[in-house]
Amino acid sequence: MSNNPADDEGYNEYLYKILVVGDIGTGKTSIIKRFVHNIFSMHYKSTIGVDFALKVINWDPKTEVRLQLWDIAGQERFGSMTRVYYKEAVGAMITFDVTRMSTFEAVAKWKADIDSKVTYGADEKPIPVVLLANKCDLGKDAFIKTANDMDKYCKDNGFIGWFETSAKENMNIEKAARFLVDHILKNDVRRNQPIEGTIQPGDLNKQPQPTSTGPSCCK
Ligand SMILES: Nc1nc2c(ncn2[C@@H]2O[C@H](COP(=O)(O)OP(=O)(O)OP(=O)(O)O)[C@@H](O)[C@H]2O)c(=O)[nH]1
Repeated sequence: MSNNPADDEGYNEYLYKILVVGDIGTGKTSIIKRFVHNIFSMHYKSTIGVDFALKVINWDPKTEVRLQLWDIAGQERFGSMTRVYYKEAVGAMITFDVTRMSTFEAVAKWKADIDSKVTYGADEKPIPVVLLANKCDLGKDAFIKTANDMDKYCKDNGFIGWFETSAKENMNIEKAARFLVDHILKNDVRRNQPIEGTIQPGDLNKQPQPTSTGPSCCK
């Protein structure tokens, strides 16, 4: 008898490609490093092109979720590579820096970029996207939106929810990621008809349009 849970009948592994995008210096790499390795550094080294990280989540005793996180450089929106990087993604996080309003204004452009370049399922639904208001440890004085404004913004712009996060203080990152994964799993039609092995992101379908905003923030 094997000690490997993957040998159990009914045990499933899911591999999901998740994009992490947003303007330069908004904290994408820091969020991923906090989530995957539980580390943080103030040292800023801009990502060139794309970087990758893998996070394995034991979702429940019968389910392992492997997140392949694609850390895409903030400057890439001005390049032509995003279409290639976005291919087969099933979810995304868009980050902005609460101390720089211009990075919030850029969120709509990132969302439009994703929506125009990646869909899934036969009916080409948009992939679910969660919005991260990062660096909330620095105070939100510069950020004039209220929680109600943000809820409305998410609803109007097709985000499944938003979270105030801090990579520095380890605030809400895991919660936001789990919220996104929960959404992906619930809409993965194969989940309730388990098959052996890994489900490829391109296999997903029946993803409903995001209609409601999720739990928001770290108040
Ligand atoms: N105070 C604070 N600083 C943060 C936080 N997250 C990131 N930073 C800092 O912000 C700077 C930029 O962070 P990165 O994670 O490199 O940002 P990025 O979005 O990956 O940047 P690009 O790769 O250039 O697009 C670094 O100096 C980080 O230490 C946070 O939650 N709070």
